[in-house]
Amino acid sequence: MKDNLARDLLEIKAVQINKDHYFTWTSGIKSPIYCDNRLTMSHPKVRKNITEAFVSLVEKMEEKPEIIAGCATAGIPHAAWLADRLALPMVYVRSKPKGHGKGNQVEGELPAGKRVLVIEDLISTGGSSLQAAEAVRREGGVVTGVAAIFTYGLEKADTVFQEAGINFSTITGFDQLLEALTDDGELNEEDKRELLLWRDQLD
Ligand SMILES: O=P(O)(O)OC[C@H]1O[C@H](OP(=O)(O)OP(=O)(O)O)[C@H](O)[C@@H]1O
Ligand SMILES: O=C(O)c1cc(=O)[nH]c(=O)[nH]1
Repeated sequence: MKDNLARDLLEIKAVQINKDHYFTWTSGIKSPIYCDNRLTMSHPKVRKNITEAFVSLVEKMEEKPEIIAGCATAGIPHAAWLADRLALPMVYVRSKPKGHGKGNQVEGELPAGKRVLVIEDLISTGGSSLQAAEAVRREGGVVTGVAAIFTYGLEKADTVFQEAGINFSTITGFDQLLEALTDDGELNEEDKRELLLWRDQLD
């Protein structure tokens, strides 16, 4: 499943590598790689594979969610498809409280004490999904976990979730992507080693 999804991301050209012009991530990290999971919205078969992979993750979870929460913005559509597939209620979580109207950070109904699974598209440092999980907790929700399509596998992310007492699970990630690219001859062993070293020095 992990390898298949990495291949799906490559097929829809969600992944760009540019060693000459680095991308800036939301955390400020400069990166030679960018994975645009937003493109999955435009590919019904791929987004269905993602929904089914999330369903498999949920099936393995001891604590079953009662509400699915999408992280704004890229997590929202996947949360909606998963909530629909599981016939569960859904909310979404803004990156910060709305500056007008009701001033909500969490939109939708979130009764206190309900078990909530937070859905994110991608985890780099884990900062965005942790913020969303904390907002859910402030509203009285019980966060049963964070699940994402893709992780860069940074130790930093493991640490922040561990410290917050949150389980996180992912469908695919950087290692699977590099394997697929090497198998396809798009990267040679030296490029792969360089990218792994680059990732590892981020921690
Ligand atoms: O683990 P982190 O270091 O927080 O990085 C991952 C976050 O960055 C991206 O969002 P972005 O801020 O680009 O916003 P978007 O979802 O609205 O596109 C991505 O969709 C995650 O939410
Ligand atoms: O960390 C990020 O901001 C980030 C990295 C990435 O590869 N893709 C993305 O959408 N965001």
